[in-house]
Amino acid sequence: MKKNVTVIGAGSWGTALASVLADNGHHVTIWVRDPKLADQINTKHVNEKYLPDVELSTHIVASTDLESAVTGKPIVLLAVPSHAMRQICRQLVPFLDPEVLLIHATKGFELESLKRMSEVIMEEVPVAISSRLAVLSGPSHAEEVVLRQPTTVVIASESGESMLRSQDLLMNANFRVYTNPDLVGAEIAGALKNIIALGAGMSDGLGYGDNAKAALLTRGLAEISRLGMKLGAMPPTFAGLAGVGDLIATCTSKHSRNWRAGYLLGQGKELDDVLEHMGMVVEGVRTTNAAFALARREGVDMPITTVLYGILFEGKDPRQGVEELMRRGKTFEMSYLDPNGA
Ligand SMILES: NC(=O)c1ccc[n+]([C@@H]2O[C@H](COP(=O)([O-])OP(=O)(O)OC[C@H]3O[C@@H](n4cnc5c(N)ncnc54)[C@H](O)[C@@H]3O)[C@@H](O)[C@H]2O)c1
Ligand SMILES: O=P(O)(O)OC[C@H](O)CO
Repeated sequence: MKKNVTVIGAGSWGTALASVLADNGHHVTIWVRDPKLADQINTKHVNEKYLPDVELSTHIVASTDLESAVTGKPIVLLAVPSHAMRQICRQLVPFLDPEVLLIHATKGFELESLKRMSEVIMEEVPVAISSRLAVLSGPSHAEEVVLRQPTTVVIASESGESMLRSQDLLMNANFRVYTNPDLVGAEIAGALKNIIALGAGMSDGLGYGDNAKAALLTRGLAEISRLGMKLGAMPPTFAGLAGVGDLIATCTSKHSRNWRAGYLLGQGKELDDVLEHMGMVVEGVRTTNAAFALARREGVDMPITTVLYGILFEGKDPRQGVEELMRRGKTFEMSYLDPNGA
């Protein structure tokens, strides 16, 4: 059945998800902050800043008016950067339908509170209840999704009904949606993989080879899983699309903003210059900060995250960081099963 759906956020990901929804025949409104961009989407059917060269469906209607975009809509999909989630939720509250199904597709933590995005949504939106809240995660570069290239994602929710509704809404022949009951794990895996993608880009930027990158992905997955388990995630989620799947996509793709930022850092560029050059959200930088604090709070060893924190925020030389990782004390490969192991 065709639905009225509003997507909040017209960056790469919001635009790509609006395209999937339009392909599925839904009536799609996309809320856009910038009036010029709204006009461009409505008249030229293109989002030049975030996804140039791609013709968007004429069935996607852009609006800058949050009230009319959201009022009476049964489904709202949030695709904003993590730093904007709380503020956007506050703006949405007066207009949301009491029975609305909320799906978020954001990969990050709130830095100040170290909360997951669903925790932020539940705090701010009185009509948000866990039985009508889902997260979309998994290996999915917007640039490939808009070209209708085969993509698989995960919808996670504590509610079976919300998972199935979200799966029905989004799934098509190019966009395969799996369900997973582990909302906590899907959010944590999706957020933390960006740290490792920064590291993988840095390794490439430094000129290291495939062995180093394989090590980063594998041991990165170990430390992500360790923190995730401590925070209540289910271990199999990290072996799935939101975990290893998204690690592979993000750590090996030139589409990845996190990989690209890491690459430039590895080549010796300054963090501020890199972020300015990217012009798009690089969630891994804030997430490294958040994960470093979470790991300390929870007493979980995260050596790669700790070294990246030093490089990003304390001026550590990347090569010295690699040396520190390589010269760490001896350890046992399966220590990731122990939350306090290394
Ligand atoms: N791009 C992808 O391929 C992709 C895939 C999966 C998940 N994600 C996740 O989706 C989220 C959004 O990423 P994106 O790629 O669309 O980012 P983007 O940089 O392409 O666009 C960000 C969008 O958010 C808007 N924005 C920024 N600050 C805002 C604020 N304070 N209030 C309202 N809107 C604000 C910008 O105007 C822009 O439209 C991130 O958490 C990202 O990790 C992205
Ligand atoms: O471009 P990135 O690095 O923000 O990654 C985008 C998606 O999360 C990939 O699944």
